[in-house]
Amino acid sequence: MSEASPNQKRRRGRGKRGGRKNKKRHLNDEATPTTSWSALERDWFAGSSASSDDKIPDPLTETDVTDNGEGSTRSSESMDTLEHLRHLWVNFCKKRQRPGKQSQEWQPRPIQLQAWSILMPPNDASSSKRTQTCNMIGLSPTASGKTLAFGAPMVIGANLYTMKKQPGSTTTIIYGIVLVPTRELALQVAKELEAMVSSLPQNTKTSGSSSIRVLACCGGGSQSTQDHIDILKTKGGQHLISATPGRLADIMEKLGRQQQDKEIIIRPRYLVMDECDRLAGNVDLAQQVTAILNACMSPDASLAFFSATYPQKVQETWKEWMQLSSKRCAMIRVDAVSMESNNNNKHNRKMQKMESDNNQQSQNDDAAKVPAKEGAEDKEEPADDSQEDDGTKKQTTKDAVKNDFLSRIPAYLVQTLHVCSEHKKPKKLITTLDRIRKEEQASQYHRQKRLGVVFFGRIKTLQYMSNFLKKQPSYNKNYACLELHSQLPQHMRNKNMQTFQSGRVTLLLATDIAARGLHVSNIGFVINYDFPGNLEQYVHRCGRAGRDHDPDAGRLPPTIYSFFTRSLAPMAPDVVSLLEACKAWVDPNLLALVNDDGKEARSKNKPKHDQDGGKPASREDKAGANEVDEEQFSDEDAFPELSAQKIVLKRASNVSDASSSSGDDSD
Ligand SMILES: Nc1ncnc2c1ncn2[C@@H]1O[C@H](COP(=O)(O)OP(=O)(O)OP(=O)(O)O)[C@@H](O)[C@H]1O
Repeated sequence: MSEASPNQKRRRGRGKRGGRKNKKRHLNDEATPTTSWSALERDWFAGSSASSDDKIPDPLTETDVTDNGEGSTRSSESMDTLEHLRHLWVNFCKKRQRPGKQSQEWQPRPIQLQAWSILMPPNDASSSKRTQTCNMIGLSPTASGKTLAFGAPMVIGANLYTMKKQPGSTTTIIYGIVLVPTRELALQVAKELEAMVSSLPQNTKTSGSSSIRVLACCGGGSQSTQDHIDILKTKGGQHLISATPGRLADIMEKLGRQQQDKEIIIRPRYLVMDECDRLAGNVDLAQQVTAILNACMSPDASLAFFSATYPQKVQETWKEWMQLSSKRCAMIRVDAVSMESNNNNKHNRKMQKMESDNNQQSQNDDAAKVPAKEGAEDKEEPADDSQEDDGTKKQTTKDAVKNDFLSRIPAYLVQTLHVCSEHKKPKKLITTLDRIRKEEQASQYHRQKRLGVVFFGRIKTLQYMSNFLKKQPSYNKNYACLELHSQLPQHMRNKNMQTFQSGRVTLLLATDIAARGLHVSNIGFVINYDFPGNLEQYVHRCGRAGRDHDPDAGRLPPTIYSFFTRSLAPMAPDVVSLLEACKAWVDPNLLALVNDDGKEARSKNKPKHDQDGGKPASREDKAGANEVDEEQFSDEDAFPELSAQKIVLKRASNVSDASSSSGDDSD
């Protein structure tokens, strides 16, 4: 364990003063031979909880933890709770175990140990007060198991609560709520919660898990708000809800108007916000979350915020939300990237200018996409980070980077970023895809094509490139793709996701709707066709690849390909810092952009004519013509069909350039 931070020391000291005993219950190793319970025994509940008379600290009090999961913040345990967790863990592991894999590989992850120690319901089975004493903020890398971290306490809490309930009661109680920014994620989290519910012990005093129900509540599908209310009413029991904020706010509003006989009680013990920086960073979503919290916050409820990133800009909103609860809050941070920043004034000036430009642009975009009040249920995050309502597009000043939390990008991901001119991106996409497929063919471990996601900033560009790929002679063989963005009807979004997950089509062209939370196990590569507007989004996009990567399987490493254009030069220093922090290869042309706005790059490479012939079609093209061409592939020799696309390529450039004010994803 690394040396304890001052906050940690303070917290430990406080716990001792609180006078709680630091008891440990030993788990039955024999019953669980294949899981690392020793780690649980060592770390779990090893800390001290705050005494009830402790002053409520600043909600953002920090506890740093290292990879071994130490630094727990509370001591409390119960045979019931542990027993439940043991069952859930073993059964859940069994379900998720891939053939040929040893169950020993499933060890509780640091964020799970921490979340369980903080959020698990207290232990005394006879206690009528089954409330946990702490809120938490859990920051941990992508694919680090955050869903199980917040899901297990919620599911176990609901089961323990069920055991105490009067038999025969038909009232529906909403026991836990998970809010997420997209519909796809709401459906996925609901599935995970269902898997956890079905992993609970079945031989408890009551009917075990049978009366805990999980419901995904989001718009766009065949179920209306009233349908969701009817499902809740007719089923009864404890409900765990995974929802987009818009739909849940609508349900609550409607219930408030309809309900006379209290058939449905919304008094959640757990209010979890997954991808919480996204929920807080978008004005519409944040308003809906605030409304939900105000409506159903109770002294019993625990708040839990989770994400892989935590930008400064959302801190105030998080604080406000946390302050709705009287409980203290622990912030758990696992594996942050530390980025050295070497400020220079010129860079800062450029950043300030860029931000003010972006704010202006963002306000313009907002004006075009203010959603109608009606149908608010369907609102989700905007697909393009650059369209955020808070004017945070490309908000990457050095100071922000220094204070933001970015979780480590998993080391097994190879990051390949090339500086590239805008008008060459279509061609570069083709060459990159061809290269990926060639590498797969050459590898003995890839009998099937790997799945890949190509991210776009704008729906128009996405659609344009989808058509562009369709026009390629070898479309079916090499470039067959699906689309995922907010202008597609939900049934198409679901269908495309299913087809992609099944591997029938291996390429998904997506906006940032697919950037967060989605777990598709065999995504082998991500291509940032449009580099995201900020590093948080980059971290989340990267996290879609290689989520169940097995380093010993001999397969190609999951790889992130990013096309970085000259117009993003003000972001370059931060991107270099991030790549260096990840020990990734840094394109010399990117360094040149950092060092002297690309002058160095220009001098090294004699100015050349636009390779597509003729004059550059736009200002961007002009810059690109002078810029080092990153392409190490000899595109036109290798892919003669591209020569025929010259005019199309220029139009593609125009689409990317001109689309900033139209065709935005207003979901
Ligand atoms: N302790 C564990 N050991 C191994 N795999 C785990 C463990 N816990 C969860 N997993 C698996 O890891 C995968 C990723 O988990 P999950 O989707 O919860 O990640 P996440 O941290 O929420 O990622 P993101 O930030 O991208 O949303 C899932 O398939 C999950 O079943």
